[in-house]
Amino acid sequence: MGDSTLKLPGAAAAPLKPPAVAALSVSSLQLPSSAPQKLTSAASNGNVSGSATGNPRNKCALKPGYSLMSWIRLCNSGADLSGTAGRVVPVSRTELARHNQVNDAWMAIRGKVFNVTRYMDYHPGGVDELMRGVGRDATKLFDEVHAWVNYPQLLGKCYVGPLKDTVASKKATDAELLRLPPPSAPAELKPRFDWIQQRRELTLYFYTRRWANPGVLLKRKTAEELEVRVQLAEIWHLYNFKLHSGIIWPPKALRVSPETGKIELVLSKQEEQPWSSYGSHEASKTSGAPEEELLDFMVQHCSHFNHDSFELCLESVEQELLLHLPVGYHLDIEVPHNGERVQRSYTPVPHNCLLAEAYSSSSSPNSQRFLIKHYENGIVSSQLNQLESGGNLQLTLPRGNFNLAQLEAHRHILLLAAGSGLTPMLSLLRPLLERHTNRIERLQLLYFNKTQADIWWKDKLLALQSSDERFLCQHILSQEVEEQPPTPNQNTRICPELLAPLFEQQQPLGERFSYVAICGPTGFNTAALDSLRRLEFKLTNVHVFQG
Ligand code: HEM
Repeated sequence: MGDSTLKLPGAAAAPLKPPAVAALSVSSLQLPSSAPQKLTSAASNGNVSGSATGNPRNKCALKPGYSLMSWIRLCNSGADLSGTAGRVVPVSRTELARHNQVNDAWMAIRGKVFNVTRYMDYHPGGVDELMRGVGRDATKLFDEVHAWVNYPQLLGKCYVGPLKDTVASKKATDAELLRLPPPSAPAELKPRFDWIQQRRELTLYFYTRRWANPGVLLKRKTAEELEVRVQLAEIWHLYNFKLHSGIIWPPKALRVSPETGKIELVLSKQEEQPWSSYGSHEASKTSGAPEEELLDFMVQHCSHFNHDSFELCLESVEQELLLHLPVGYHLDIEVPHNGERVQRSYTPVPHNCLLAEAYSSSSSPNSQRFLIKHYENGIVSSQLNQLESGGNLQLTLPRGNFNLAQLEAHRHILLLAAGSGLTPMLSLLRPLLERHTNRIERLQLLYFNKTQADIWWKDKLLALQSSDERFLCQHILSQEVEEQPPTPNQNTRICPELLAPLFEQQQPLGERFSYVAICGPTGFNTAALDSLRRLEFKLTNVHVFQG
């Protein structure tokens, strides 16, 4: 079913697309007709409440004919917006820096370079603001202003190519490195390494920081050589170990605690005897995700999940590789299309049942499991849907900008998900509910779908709700109402009226939701943000997941 739609209040149908859509795969860009008003006309008609930052001065009146709808039309017109005639061209930083003029403007965001020349006059923040980011890596600036904006979709047709990466030790200058660290991982945060041993085991520890939300990639190169990479936001810390003697693969355990930031890797020795030391290691650091690096995965199985979605399980081709994603991060799956490579972002779903086992012991980190909605005309999903066991695919390293540490201060958290936008939320449930400090009091998921048949993980969500009274899942269906017929004013789509009771002023301050995470198609995300803005919710306490 490729035309599943989610309607917004007073809006035309918007396609229910996977939450994290990478730029290259946008075949036709559609947004609800209400969106242009929210995005473009707030300043010009004197209604300043639609500001992304809540600061009305930032928003610009756009010239007539430069609305969001006009931009979408231009995107779908076949015009060569990237200026590369559809080719994907890797871009060096030097090359990027050359395109820093208003009539020749390129910008890199999360390792992808976009030609924003034609977007200039359509940018709701104005030309001057957009110019602040051109000719360089603008990831940090972009996130500071509006991390929730779905740039991969808006700029899909402007994609020039990946930003050629630079290894810190060899190519990147200090100035380049300084520009890159994202807000969530200060450059100075370097994991502290330690180790202990028993007769049979060697345990390696990497201490990051509370809520640093590390990711880990492990590769055994030979019996004694082990590569450990610790991901902290966009910084990768590399450790090449030459161990004292051989170890057995796979490791006995890989435990990653998002709360303490501690990584514990338990390795079994090939020979049971004390070692004089663990061996030796060399450490280095790369700044920014190694965009070019792809991991080879093989299809374990691809099976029917519900009427329009399927489950895809992938295992690493390299048998001696383990990958643990930071919470709330995704992987981009790459497939060939018309002689080019097309990527789309998907968040793997947890392997083990919710709360069934300790979060830290990942059951099978060398395989990744995805739930994917199938769009008949979707370039990526229709290819993935046809995969058979043994088929090969390439995945990027984990990507994302979710700042888990930001949630530490909040005990009442609201999750707003639509359709396949559930997947990043699933990755949050356990780390939040199992949090020891500032224990969560209320975690509520509003899950928007068209019909009952579209709901993913209904039973598991119900089971979690029964096992933990702090968690509540509410299904909101736009085309059928569960159990009882709709009352005349019942809202089945995201809007301020629907959310208002959750933020009732009468509730004591300490019991109101103080943090909101959102994930769904662009129209849903925009409407959710707009509703929160109208309810005067602090937008710095909102995260919108996107690719
Ligand atoms: C990195 C340089 C950029 C800067 C400094 C910047 C700045 C701004 C500012 C100041 C606003 C007005 C915020 C407000 O509502 O108060 C804005 C809005 C917006 N910008 Fe940008 N921008 C940048 C890049 C981009 C890019 C690359 C896109 C492309 C997708 C984009 C899309 C938008 C959209 C859609 C809005 C309206 C958001 C909303 O109302 O929620 N911006 N920008």
